[in-house]
Parts: sequence; structure tokens; C-alpha cells
Amino acid sequence: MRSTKTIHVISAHAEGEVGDVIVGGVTPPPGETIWEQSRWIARDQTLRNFVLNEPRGGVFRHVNLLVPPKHPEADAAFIIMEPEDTPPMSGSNSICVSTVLLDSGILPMQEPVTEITLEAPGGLVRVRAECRNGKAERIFVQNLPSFAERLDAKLEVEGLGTLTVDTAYGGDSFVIVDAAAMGFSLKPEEAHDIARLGVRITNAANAQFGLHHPENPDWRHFSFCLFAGPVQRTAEGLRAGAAVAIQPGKVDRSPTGTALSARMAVLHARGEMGPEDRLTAVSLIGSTFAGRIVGTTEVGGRPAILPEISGRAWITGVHQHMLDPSDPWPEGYRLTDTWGAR
Ligand SMILES: O=C(O)[C@H]1NCC[C@@H]1O
Repeated sequence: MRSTKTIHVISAHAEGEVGDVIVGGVTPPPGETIWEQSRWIARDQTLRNFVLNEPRGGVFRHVNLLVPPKHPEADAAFIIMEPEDTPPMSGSNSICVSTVLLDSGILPMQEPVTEITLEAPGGLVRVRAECRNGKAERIFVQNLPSFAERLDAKLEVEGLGTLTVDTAYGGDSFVIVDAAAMGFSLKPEEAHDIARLGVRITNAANAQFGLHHPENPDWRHFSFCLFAGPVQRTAEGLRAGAAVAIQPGKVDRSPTGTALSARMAVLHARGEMGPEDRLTAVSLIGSTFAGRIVGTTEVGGRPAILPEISGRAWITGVHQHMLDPSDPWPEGYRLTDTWGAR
């Protein structure tokens, strides 16, 4: 066996969505802040290609790099690598990172509750983990301030006509469409069509709107399209289906924590959700994230909510990724049969 690199990974999934965590073998990238370090990773592409591309990765994979925190209050920091983006924040990935940190013993666990602070590229997130028998059973993440941007905006999508959409930021950027109006009841067999259509809608929103984040001028695009199911009032609170199309064309297996945050910001802006409400988002595979609004704030003068999301994650394995110097594809490869819904 020979290798010019050895990257140690603990693999995990949060409510179905893969979120691997690099725990060793990579030196911290240059940068004064975690955001700057994440921009370096996004520009350089070497690590992204190595872990996300085939043969080590695949379109379903997200990988998080643990780095030393910069903020004095943070216990750990992480850089998120998704198939196309290197985003400010991610719900499923932050839940995987928290679970790996606690279940593997990188950070000490206290039962029944462990509180830690993580530094995501977009800012600090406070985490509360319900722990039992050495397992972090449920992770509560206070996500980045989230805000509605456009409500009932008109978006032209070639072949679909004029759609009425909302746009919002929930730690990442969303164009939100009414799933029922698009003919979807959010069943698993609709995944391919949702992925294909979602990418077209995201691309149209990027061409016609673009995102304006008042405090992060680097984040100017929409990453995702959320197909939002109808909100039902049940005895346990609000409940809604959620399917998120991720570039270049797959559907999140989890209910997407950033989408839940963005949706709560939109519902709050419309006066349809308050701090007393709980919203459970349900994914195409039937997994759930729970959300609530724990406060309100402003982002660059724009009204915003402080969302809390919660969900579960499980470790699925340990990998050591290697590179034989004679491997002709050191950066891997992508083909459009799986990288992009056709
Ligand atoms: O839960 C989330 O927010 C994410 N899941 C994969 C893509 C998004 O970052």
C-alpha cells in the first residue's frame, strides 16, 4: 500500500442526508476567518474534488472539514463542502458534525444534555444535544439569523411560464415554490422530476433576481429550490412536506434545516407562524426536522428570525481516503448520468 495523502473521515447521515466529517489528515486552509478559509477551499477545489468526486464521493455526498475555531467562544469549527457549493451553513451537515464530535469523543459528552458552540463559515451556531448511553440522540441547532427576501415574486421559467415564488435566506439561499401548484404531492417517486425542475427554477431565479445578503456580499446566488408542501395544523403543531433540489440535480434526503429556517422566516413575515408554534418538516423519505422561532432580530436592517432546528444523525462508518501516486485521476471525475438530473 502506498499513498501521497491519507484523509481520515467519520461518515454520518442526518435524517437520511450524508454528512461526512474529515477528522484528520488535512491541514487548515489559509484565512483569517472561517469564511475566508471556506472561500479558499471553494477556489482551490483540490480537497473538494478529492472527497466529493468519484471514485471517493458521489453526487449524494457532503463532506465537512473540521478546522481549529477562530472565535474564542467556539468549541469547534467546520467548513461545509456540498456538490456545487461551499456554503455559509447547513442544517443536516451541522447535525452530522455535532453528532460525530460527541459520539466519537472528539468533544466531551455530558448526559443528559451537552451544550457546544460551533463556528460555521457563516457564523456561530449554538448546539444543544440530548445524549443518552454515549449517543447524541437529538441535536438542536440555533441557526444563523434567517430572513424572507421576496414574497410572491413573479419568476419566468422557460417552458413553465410565470411562477409565483418566495425567496429567503436560512443559513443558505432559497427560492421557494408551492409544491401543490407545481403538481407535486411530495412522494418519493417524484424525486427525479423535483430535482430536474428545481434546478431550472433555481437557475431562473439566479438569472432574474440574485440574492442580496446585507452582511455577506460574497453570497449572491440561490443554492436551492424548496418545494414547500401545505402547512397543516395538527395536535402536535404545524407540519409540512419539504423537498429541496440541490445543484446539480438531486433531492435532499433530509427535510433540509436551512430550508426549514427559510420557510419559518417566510411564515413569520406573513404573520402565519410565531414563537409559540412548532413546525415539523417532512422529507421525501419520511424523515423529519423540527423547527421553532426562538427570537427575532435584524440582518442589515431587514427583519429576521432566530430559528432553532432539531434532528438526529448516526455514524455509518470510518474511512481513510488515499491517493496512489500512479492513479491517473487524482482529482476524480463527474459524469452527467448521475451529476445532474436529466
Ligand atoms: O439541511 C440542510 O440545510 C442541508 N442539507 C443538504 C443541503 C443543505 O445544506
